[in-house]
Amino acid sequence: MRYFPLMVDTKDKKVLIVGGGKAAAIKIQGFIDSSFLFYCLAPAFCDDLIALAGTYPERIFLKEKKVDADFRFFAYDYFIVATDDEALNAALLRRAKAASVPVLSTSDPASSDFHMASVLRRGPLAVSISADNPTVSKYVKADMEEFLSRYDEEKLFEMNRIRRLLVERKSAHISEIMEELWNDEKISKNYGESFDET
Ligand SMILES: C[C@@]1(CC(=O)O)C2=NC(=C\c3[nH]c(c(CCC(=O)O)c3CC(=O)O)Cc3[nH]c(c(CC(=O)O)c3CCC(=O)O)/C=C3\N/C(=C\2)[C@@H](CCC(=O)O)[C@]3(C)CC(=O)O)/[C@H]1CCC(=O)O
Ligand SMILES: NC(=O)c1ccc[n+]([C@@H]2O[C@H](COP(=O)([O-])OP(=O)(O)OC[C@H]3O[C@@H](n4cnc5c(N)ncnc54)[C@H](O)[C@@H]3O)[C@@H](O)[C@H]2O)c1
Repeated sequence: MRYFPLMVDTKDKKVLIVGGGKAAAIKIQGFIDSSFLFYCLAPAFCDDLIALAGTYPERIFLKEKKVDADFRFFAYDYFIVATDDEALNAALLRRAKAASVPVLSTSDPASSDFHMASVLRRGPLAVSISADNPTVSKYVKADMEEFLSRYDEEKLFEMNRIRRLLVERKSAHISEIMEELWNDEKISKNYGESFDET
C-alpha cells in the first residue's frame, strides 16, 4: 500500500493552499474536523470556500493573491496545490519537495506526498476510508455512517475516561478491564472513581 492511513498531530500546524476553487474547498472541508489552520492564496475564491471561511474565521484565512512559479513559502507544515493551471501546480509541487514540505497536488495525486481520506467520527472513534476513488469512498462512507450508529457514543467516551484513570494508576489489567466493559451492556458512570483493583 503506497499511501497508508496515519494519525498525525494537527495542533498548531499550518496548511498553505494555493488555489481557491472547488478542489481547495473539498480539501479544506475534508480536514475541517482537525485542528489545522488554513492559509489560502488565490486571485478569486469560490462560494463554498467563502462560506467555509465565514464559519471558521479563526482557522481559515483567505488572501487574494496570484501566485507564480517562483513563489517562495516558508513556515508551513503542509502544502496543497489546487489551482487550475497544471504547469503552475507542477512547479509548486517541485518547490515544495525541494523545501521538504509535504505536498498534495490536486491535479497530480501520483506525485503527491499525501492523499486525503474520507473520514468520519463517532465520539472518540475515527474511521478513515480510502478506495483510490473518491466516488467509491463517498458511498462507503455513507454505509459506514449507518454501521457506526450502532455504537453508543457515551459508552465510548466513558470507556476512554476509565482507561485514562487506569493508565494514570499504572494498572496491570487495562486491557482485561476494557474487554469486560466493552462486553457489558451498560457501564456505570462512576465506575472509575469507585474502582479498586485489589
Ligand atoms: C475522499 C475525498 C477526501 C477529501 O478530499 O476530503 C477525496 N476526494 C473527495 C471528493 C471529490 N474529489 C473529486 C470530486 C469531484 C469534483 C467535481 O465535481 O469536479 C469530489 C467530490 C465528490 O465526489 O462529491 C475530484 C477528484 N479527486 C481526485 C482527483 C484527481 C485525480 O483523480 O487524478 C479529482 C479530479 C478528477 C475527477 O473529477 O474525478 C483525487 C483524489 N481525491 C481524493 C480524496 C484522493 C483519494 C481518494 C480515495 O482514496 O478514495 C485523491 C486521489 C487525492 C487527493 O486529492 O487527496 C473526498 C470525498 C469526500 C467525502 O468524504 O465525502
Ligand atoms: N483532488 C481532488 O479532490 C480534486 C477535486 C476537484 C478538482 N480537482 C483537480 O484540481 C484542479 C483544480 O480544480 P478546481 O475544480 O478547484 O478548479 P477551479 O477552477 O474551481 O479553481 C481554480 C482556482 O485556482 C485559482 N488560481 C488560478 N491561477 C492561480 C494562481 N496563479 N495563483 C493562485 N491561485 C490561482 C483560481 O483563482 C481558482 O480559485 C484540477 O486539476 C482538477 O481536476 C481535484
